[in-house]
Amino acid sequence: MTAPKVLISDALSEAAVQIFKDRGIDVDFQPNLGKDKDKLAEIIGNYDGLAIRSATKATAKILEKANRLKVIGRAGIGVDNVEIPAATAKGIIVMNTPFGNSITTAEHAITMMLSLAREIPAADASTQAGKWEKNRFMGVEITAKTLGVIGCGNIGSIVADRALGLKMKVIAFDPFLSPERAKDLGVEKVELEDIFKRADFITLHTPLTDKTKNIIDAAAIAKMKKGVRIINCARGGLVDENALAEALKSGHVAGAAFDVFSEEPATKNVLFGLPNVICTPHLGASTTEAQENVALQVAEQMSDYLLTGAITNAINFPSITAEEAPKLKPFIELAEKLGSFAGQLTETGITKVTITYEGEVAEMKIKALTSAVLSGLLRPMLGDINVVSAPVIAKERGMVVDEVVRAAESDYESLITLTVTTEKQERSVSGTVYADGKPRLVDIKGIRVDAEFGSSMIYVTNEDKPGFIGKFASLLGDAKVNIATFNLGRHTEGGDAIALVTIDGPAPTEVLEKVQALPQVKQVKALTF
Ligand SMILES: NC(=O)C1=CN([C@@H]2O[C@H](COP(=O)(O)OP(=O)(O)OC[C@H]3O[C@@H](n4cnc5c(N)ncnc54)[C@H](O)[C@@H]3O)[C@@H](O)[C@H]2O)C=CC1
Ligand SMILES: O=C(O)C(=O)COP(=O)(O)O
Repeated sequence: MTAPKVLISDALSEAAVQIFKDRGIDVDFQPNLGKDKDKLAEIIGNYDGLAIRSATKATAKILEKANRLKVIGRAGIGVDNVEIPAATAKGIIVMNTPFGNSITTAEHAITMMLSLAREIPAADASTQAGKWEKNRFMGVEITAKTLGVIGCGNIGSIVADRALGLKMKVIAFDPFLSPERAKDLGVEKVELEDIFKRADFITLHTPLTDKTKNIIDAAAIAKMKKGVRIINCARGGLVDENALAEALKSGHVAGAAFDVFSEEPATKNVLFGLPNVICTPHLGASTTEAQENVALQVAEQMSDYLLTGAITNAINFPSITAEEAPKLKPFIELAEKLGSFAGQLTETGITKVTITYEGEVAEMKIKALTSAVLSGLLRPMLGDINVVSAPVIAKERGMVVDEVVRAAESDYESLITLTVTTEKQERSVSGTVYADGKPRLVDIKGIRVDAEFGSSMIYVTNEDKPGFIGKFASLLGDAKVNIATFNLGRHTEGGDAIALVTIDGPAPTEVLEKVQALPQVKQVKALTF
């Protein structure tokens, strides 16, 4: 196997380069490349992995060219610079490091809050300019003041904890914050309106979504206490900067400290130069400790995936540990092939898919296996589908996907049964993996078989009547089609039967037509795996 190749296109710590090298991965470290989207588009096709921070924009246009790319690793938290649907559609795993820089970012928010309270940057500039303006700067105490935290997840809760240590009263708005967690944190869970009405300082720690965009706008600011101070170390766009600028000018808002902006890099902004505004250039995660944490973590995660298939912290796929990955691999192959078998036989719209996992396989990562079944199933109909995109597409198409997990009831240690319901019929197919690691088909529509998946196969359903097998084999022989394996099965004597043969090379259409014309034959289909 040639070594996978990774491009680091942002200013990650050198620690990442070393990890990739130590793991036997070829690595190109070009810390400024991410800012040059044309250059990135030009070379992205050469890489299996892309490691980034926030400067690289992995847009659909760039990903279009990323034909080898298997994984994007974000050394940090926010993945809003990656077009996840485009990555998912191409089967690219997107992973982040959800905790590596949270303490550092929380500390930045607290630093911003204290700097605002005492106007440190302006006081510093004035003093160093030789002005000694002792009477110009009159700060506020934070002890006993109310801090409103909007978004109390990883970073918000660290901010809350530090603020409590500074003797503030902390109130938090987060629809996903449970009352128990709020109690453990020592914060009062409130509604957004209460934050606006009660807080002396407001700090934002949510992702930027349709719901959170402009969560602080002119109407929200109007409800706030006069003299409120606002801190944003989460994402630009959470606060309407124009509305805030007006409120700063009128004095309704006493100060704002921003690390993130609606447009970045922010070389100009309405907030710049206004009274008591403090700005930093997206430095929330910029400490040696955090950068080392996220670089090491992302490099390890990406290496694990590229070398072993283990998945950690993926935004668009379930996690698979390094221990699980090798055990899961043959079952992923089985799942995908069972899906493909059913998909190639299905000609009408699928309404429901039921996947039953029995025995040992039921203990494995079912979500990953289901994704594999769905990708195999949908690919014959929809083409460009992969394990990452399949569940999203199945959902978009309104398919009901049921997973059933149960103890072994059959002779097999592990059995996966896929039942596909269409508007016209229901079809089931089962498979297992033997000790040799190869996937096998063991049941088709209730008929027992024992067949490997060959790269080219012919599947026939027929009536169990004498004469069929001889004629079928002769038709193949006459057309110089070599049979590699031949599997037969039937329900009952004289009842429904199937033949599944693996042939060398593709199945010629004329042969398929002649087989279809045999009196016992109901359906013939060429299958490829
Ligand atoms: N300035 C910087 O350099 C950095 C910024 N960040 C940003 O900080 C933000 C928070 O990160 P984490 O705490 O790690 O994320 P998280 O996912 O742990 O927490 C986000 C919280 O926001 C809550 N939330 C979602 N929608 C909400 C809504 N409509 N109203 C109120 N709360 C809502 C969620 O329930 C969750 O608890 C992210 O936007 C991230 O990108 C993260 C690291 C560094
Ligand atoms: O981790 C995050 O979400 C951040 O915003 C940090 O961004 P950065 O890696 O410093 O460009």
